[in-house]
Amino acid sequence: MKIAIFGTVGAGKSSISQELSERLNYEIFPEPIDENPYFEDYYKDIKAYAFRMQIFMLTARSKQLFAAKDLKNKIFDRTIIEDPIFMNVGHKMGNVDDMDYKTYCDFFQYVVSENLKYPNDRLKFDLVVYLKVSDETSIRRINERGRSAELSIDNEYWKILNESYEEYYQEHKNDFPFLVIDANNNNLDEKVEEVIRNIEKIKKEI
Ligand SMILES: Nc1ncnc2c1ncn2[C@@H]1O[C@H](COP(=O)(O)OP(=O)(O)OP(=O)(O)O)[C@@H](O)[C@H]1O
Repeated sequence: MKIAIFGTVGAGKSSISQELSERLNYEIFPEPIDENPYFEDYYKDIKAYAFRMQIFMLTARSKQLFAAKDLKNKIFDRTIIEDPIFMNVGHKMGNVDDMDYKTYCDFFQYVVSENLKYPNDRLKFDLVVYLKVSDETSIRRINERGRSAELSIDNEYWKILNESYEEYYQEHKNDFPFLVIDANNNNLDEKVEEVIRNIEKIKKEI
């Protein structure tokens, strides 16, 4: 079973991924944040670092998909399908110009996606759990967690990111097996149980 956890920053992906991994004994592939050399600089100057950050992210997530390819059961704490959402925010906010945005989108579509589809589709998930939160929840959790780089940026960024996540979902809801969860509540058990119920249902259908 290949599970993707999908959602904006502060949606609670890490906690739910961790808990699911423990309860189901599935291997977890976390967000590659600790080893990200662009993380701090990106938040200081998005215009200068957007492209480099995206190339790093696409590479890190492709590596994860490659490392996971022979594992039967796995959980991805965010996946490569979400990275273009960040580039889209950069473009919307004027941090990425039209030409760079087009180059990135073409690269993603014709190089990244195409190569991940063959010989067997690494972009195929059994379940994509969309942890949907309000702007208020996302921003509150980012503030509570207090990662200094993230605190340096205007709240407008988090609002546009959340809006872009929802736009992505509306556009692609028939392309992936989405399960949408209201992740505003802090009851982890409730959310995890809802995901597990769905996993059990899918297992029966396979
Ligand atoms: N493609 C990307 N472009 C720019 N920034 C990215 C990208 N992918 C991840 N990030 C950044 O990496 C950081 C880690 O992501 P995030 O905080 O969502 O992970 P998390 O802590 O696991 O999430 P959650 O709060 O849902 O558990 C965030 O600051 C996020 O904005």
